[in-house]
Amino acid sequence: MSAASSSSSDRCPRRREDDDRHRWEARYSSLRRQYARDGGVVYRKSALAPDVFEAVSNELRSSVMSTTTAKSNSRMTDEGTSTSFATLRIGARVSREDSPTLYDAIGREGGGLLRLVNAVVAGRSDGEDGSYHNSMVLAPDVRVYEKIGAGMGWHVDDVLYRPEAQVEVVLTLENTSDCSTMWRTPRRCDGRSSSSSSSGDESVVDDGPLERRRRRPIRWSEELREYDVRSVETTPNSALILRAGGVEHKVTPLTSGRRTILKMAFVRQGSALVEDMAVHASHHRPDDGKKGKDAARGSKRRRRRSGKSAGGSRASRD
Ligand SMILES: O=C(O)CCC(=O)C(=O)O
Ligand SMILES: [Fe+2]
Repeated sequence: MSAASSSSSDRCPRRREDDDRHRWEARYSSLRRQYARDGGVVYRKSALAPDVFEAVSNELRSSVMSTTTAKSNSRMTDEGTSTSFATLRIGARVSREDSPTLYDAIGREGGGLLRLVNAVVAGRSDGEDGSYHNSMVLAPDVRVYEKIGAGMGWHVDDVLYRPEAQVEVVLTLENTSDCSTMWRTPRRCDGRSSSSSSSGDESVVDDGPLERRRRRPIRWSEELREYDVRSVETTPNSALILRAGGVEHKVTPLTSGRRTILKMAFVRQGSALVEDMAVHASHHRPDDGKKGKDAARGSKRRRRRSGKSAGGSRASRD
């Protein structure tokens, strides 16, 4: 019987493709389970193939981040501290010309970020119906935490698309900082953790007890009673995948070093832009140059008016 099945697979390229896809999806099944269990968040080391990551980093270094310090780079602009949950962070849009390899990785079916998102979130990697796609991908931005105090308070990313919220991806480019990215989920009433830190997957975050890792005196006791709090100092080429509108997360204020990330988002097939989010989303259209700046100004005005999101939870498309 095995001889018969292997010979039909050998003869049928379509079947080999299916086998390959199933193997690939199986590799990500534990991340997929973790994403579902933790309410739409997962952290993955080695998101891109090393050569792809290297190429993206080099392209960005010679374009968007072309000066030695982000501070003196004219393309990097401050994210308004009064209107954003990011504090003292600077950023710039990445166009296709800046990094063709990145745009390829966003869209490529064979091993890129789109495939990772589809395997983890949609449970399949082939771009078929019901998966995430790149035709509406929100443009990647470079964001730099470099100034002392740069960070983000607890927030939930804005939902821009419905019925399925977009999936945000934070790809770390470099990190010599002492920033920790944290996320928290409310503890269940029985006091048991809603998520386990020992699933056996090497990419699962478990950086040890927060008390031990803490560098500054912050009172955690209450927070740890009410929430499962996870924390990680993100490594280069890691991806934090987050469903917008889902889990609260933050970045602790920088006291040394520098952390540079790429932020982008993927939209599920069949989902549409939430009407009053149009201005906000247009800020993130790929390759939009001047349009992006105008839209960003509109976005700031909108956020100044709206303040906190419904339900009291801070929302952000930062
Ligand atoms: O820098 C990070 O790790 C998270 C960034 C973030 O949450 C955001 O930009 O909304
Ligand atoms: Fe966020």
